[in-house]
Amino acid sequence: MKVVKFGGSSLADAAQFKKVIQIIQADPKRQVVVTSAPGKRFDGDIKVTDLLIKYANATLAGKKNTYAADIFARYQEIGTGFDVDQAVLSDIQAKLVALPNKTYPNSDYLMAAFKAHGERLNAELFAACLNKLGTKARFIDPSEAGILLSDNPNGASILEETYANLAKLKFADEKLVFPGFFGFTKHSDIVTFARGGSDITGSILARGLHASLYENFTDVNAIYAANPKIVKNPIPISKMTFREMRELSYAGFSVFNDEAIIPAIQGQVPINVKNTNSPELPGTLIVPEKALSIKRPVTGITGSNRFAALYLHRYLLNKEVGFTLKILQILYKYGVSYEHMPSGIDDLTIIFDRNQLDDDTIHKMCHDIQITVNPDDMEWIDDYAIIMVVGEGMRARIGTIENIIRPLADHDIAVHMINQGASRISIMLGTRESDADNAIRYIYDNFFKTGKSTVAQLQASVDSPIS
Ligand SMILES: Nc1ncnc2c1ncn2[C@@H]1O[C@H](COP(=O)(O)OP(=O)(O)O)[C@@H](O)[C@H]1O
Ligand SMILES: N[C@@H](CC(=O)OP(=O)(O)O)C(=O)O
Repeated sequence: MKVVKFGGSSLADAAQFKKVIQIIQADPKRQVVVTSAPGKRFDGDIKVTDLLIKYANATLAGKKNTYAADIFARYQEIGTGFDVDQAVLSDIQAKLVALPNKTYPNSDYLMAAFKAHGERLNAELFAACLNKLGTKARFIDPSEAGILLSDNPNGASILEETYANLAKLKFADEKLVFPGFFGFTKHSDIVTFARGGSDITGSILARGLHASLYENFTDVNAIYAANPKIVKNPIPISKMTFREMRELSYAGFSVFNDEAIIPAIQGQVPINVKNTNSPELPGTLIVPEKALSIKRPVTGITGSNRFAALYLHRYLLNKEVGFTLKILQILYKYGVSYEHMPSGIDDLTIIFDRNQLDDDTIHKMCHDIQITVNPDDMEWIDDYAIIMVVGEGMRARIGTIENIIRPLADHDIAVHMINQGASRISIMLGTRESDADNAIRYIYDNFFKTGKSTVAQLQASVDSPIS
């Protein structure tokens, strides 16, 4: 049995729905389907999830608005394309209109419940369309399946008992259609994963239902060695390891959510990223480490601007017992987690995910650190990007770092931080945000376009799975 997830781009309108239904009908093993909310149909279009966020914000501000009608129009266009029963569309409309009238524990839960309806209504509609075209399908509500999440309304994580609940789910001769992105707390409130979280639902189901494969359909032919929006015509990656994908998605390969890899690893379910618009292509296969022996030094290069850093300098910092502890206690007090903390003898840089910090928290946290540890120098750096160069092959190779740094030096790109060794399969660099895209291009060119290696050679340097 395969779990098949379709992203918002694959379900954006009736024409995309038709392609998805053909894909499901082409393989009887595609039994469990996960849907996202309708995504962008063209450049400049608005995803239904973003419309729902506007709808929630307008509701919270007590403003009259037409978002329910705008959102319903998206579902109506799809439903009409399949001639689904009017009752199905009326139900979708009624649920959208009713959202502001429900009670929620607080505004964060209201936001989560609004957002979740993008996937919930799309899954209901998708099941109706499948039935209309003669494929028996059933919508499964996450509460019915026992998908239990933590009490963090817009960034929830899975509770382990979900897997025991999923094991009890009965399969008949029908497709099960699950909405991605959300689940329920133990108090029966709707909560969502972080953005892009429908990938996580697919991965949880693949683990919990013991799928042989998790197919993740999107709008690109493969995962490429660099983001195609940054590097022109990057080479596709035919196979990669779970660990490589985890590191690459963490720092910018948005094609697959970085948390989504974890249930697949725990269940050892391979993932196949494929294109809804060209399903005959093999896509990218993501497999356990033991199943792949990689000879190429670098598999992918990525970067992200979502970071910020706090630089601290104090002489003899290395000798002071408890220096880092005092700082961590301050972070704890403000509920802030850090991403990385490279240090030298007198220097420490703490790198944060900028999305979790507002200006007021930064100000208070820095003030507390200033008076508690009294550094000789301290600087908050908002203009901070992280570049990650990832490859299982770099474990066994000397000189990879030189091939990363040299092209940057040749093009006068300053490197603020290098972190090598903490992970054996990646090297992390800190740069200015404005340098990040060029840094990725120069490093990519140095590894993949040297003239020494053709695309065919690079592809051939990946062994076939050995188990
Ligand atoms: N290395 C990469 N390879 C392929 N796509 C990438 C990569 N890095 C970023 N992307 C982007 O990820 C997008 C697909 O992810 P997403 O928009 O979330 O799709 P979906 O709507 O199917 O979930 C691609 O269109 C591409 O722009
Ligand atoms: N619809 C949600 C969740 C999601 O995963 O979407 P997509 O599969 O289109 O990336 C979002 O936009 O964040």
